[in-house]
Amino acid sequence: MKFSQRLFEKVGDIWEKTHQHPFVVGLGTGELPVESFIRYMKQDYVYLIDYSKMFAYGAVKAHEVETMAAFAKLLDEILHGEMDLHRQYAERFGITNQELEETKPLPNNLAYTSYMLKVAQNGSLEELICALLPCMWSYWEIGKTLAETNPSSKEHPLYGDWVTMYSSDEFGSLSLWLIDILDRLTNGKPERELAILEEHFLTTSRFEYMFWDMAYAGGDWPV
Ligand SMILES: Cc1ncc(C[n+]2csc(CCO)c2C)c(N)n1
Repeated sequence: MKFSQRLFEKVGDIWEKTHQHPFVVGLGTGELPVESFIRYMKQDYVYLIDYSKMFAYGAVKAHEVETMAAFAKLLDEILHGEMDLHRQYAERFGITNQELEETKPLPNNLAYTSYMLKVAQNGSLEELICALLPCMWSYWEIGKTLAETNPSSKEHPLYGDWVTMYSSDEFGSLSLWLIDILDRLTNGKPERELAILEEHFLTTSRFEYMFWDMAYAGGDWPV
């Protein structure tokens, strides 16, 4: 079995619960409260600033020039492509770029990015990929499912652009590219090392779920 298949099976229940999360369901039906979406956009913007650095670390840790170049390209695409979606949404809500950038991360957000960056700084390329992959792969699964189960969700006046971006084939091919690298790097690795990689994938899959919870309901510091 390919290692990516093992990972997919490991987090099956978590990703299934993600598809049923009221935030995700609300994106599809269009019934998501706007205040939750605004909180999501602002939190996600600062998340993406840290997340994009994972690709800078990826370029440092890559073993081949081609992989370095792909990581560098992705870093640029997140900063100028994906974050543009957020800036455009923010403009519609009258939120300035400065306000977006100054968003204070809520505890779950901070814990999630801190964990990923710790793995990127201290771990191998395989560990880095396992920590960042649920972000990419789970969004592709969500985008595809939303576009299939609610075909009109792409036309929704507010959430349509979000569904269109994340259900695109481009996002699918990004996930497939990383999955392929991971499967090659893990081929023949001892179980002891695979277990560590699996743990990173499980942890960030859980953080992804918690991010939806936080976006939906808030979740500020208790004191
Ligand atoms: C919390 C959170 N998790 C995943 C994504 C999705 N995402 C972030 S970067 C990237 C790949 C390259 O652009 C994808 C799919 C997000 N926006 N926010």
